[in-house]
Amino acid sequence: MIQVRHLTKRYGSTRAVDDLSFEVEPGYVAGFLGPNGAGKSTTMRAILGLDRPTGGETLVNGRPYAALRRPAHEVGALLDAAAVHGGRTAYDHLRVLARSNGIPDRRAAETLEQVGLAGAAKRRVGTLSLGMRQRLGVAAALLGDPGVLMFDEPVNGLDPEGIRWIRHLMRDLAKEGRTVLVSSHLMSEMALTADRVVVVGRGRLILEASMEDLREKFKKDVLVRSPSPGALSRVLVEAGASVTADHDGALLVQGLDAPDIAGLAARRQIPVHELTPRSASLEDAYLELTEDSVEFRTKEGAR
Ligand SMILES: Nc1ncnc2c1ncn2[C@@H]1O[C@H](COP(=O)(O)OP(=O)(O)OP(=O)(O)O)[C@@H](O)[C@H]1O
Repeated sequence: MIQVRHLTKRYGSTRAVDDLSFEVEPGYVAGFLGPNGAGKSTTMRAILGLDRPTGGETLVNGRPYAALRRPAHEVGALLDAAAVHGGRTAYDHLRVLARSNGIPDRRAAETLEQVGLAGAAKRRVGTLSLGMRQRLGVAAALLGDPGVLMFDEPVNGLDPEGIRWIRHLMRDLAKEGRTVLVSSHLMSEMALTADRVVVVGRGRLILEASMEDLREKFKKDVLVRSPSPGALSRVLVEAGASVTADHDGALLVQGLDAPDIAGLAARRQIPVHELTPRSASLEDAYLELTEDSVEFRTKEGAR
């Protein structure tokens, strides 16, 4: 299990992570989603004890990374696969890692096999393609057979076959009861892999939800234009809808369909100029979540 509690990390005046809290439990794939620079890598580095937090804490199986007795057996991670260079062979690279972590040599061969690189065991790491290095990075993460796994943008550099492979691998690891956290800046990728998502923007938590709830939440809305948006918004919220103001003043209504909205507006004699049912893709939902949208409900000060 991974716990991030009020994590803050500042680099000079940059708040890379800002009071971020979330948990990932075993048994499902958790997508860690956010635009570039949202603080995903920084959070993962903190979980791995590679970055010292400015505030808050991160725990793996209930302990800070530094307090884990056999860290490679508890948590494995693929961070920046492109950064792995060198003249060692793929097999030697893993064997050296295994030895320095008290892991038997046989795991080097086993994990190479597991990631489909057995045929490249004798090739020097520097000669491997980015996709192969990505696989080697996954093998390194799996060496100690850890219960917690983190992958930072794992599909980068992989061809379609590789992408399918890594999706299956993550799902299989979760099915085996492991804790799996995988970062991406693409909702389309997470839609195919993750069971839950933790969405961050500018270092802060935007939303933590199951994929199913996210789909439900963003299933549909109705775009409504009215010269009296405040009055209409109040009526719709009273009727149980959730109402958001669009950037150009239109109301985006969820929880009521277009005929209901038209009926309510007519009964209160509120003019309506446009009524357009819309279905949002998950990608749209994600973009909407991560832009600075203002929620606008009557209680909270609609005009
Ligand atoms: N070592 C560092 N020194 C200074 N600033 C940093 C450092 N590492 C990260 N940052 C800054 O912290 C912020 C968060 O970066 P981070 O890499 O964690 O985001 P990310 O969500 O992983 O994005 P990406 O998908 O682009 O990797 C960015 O503004 C980044 O420039």
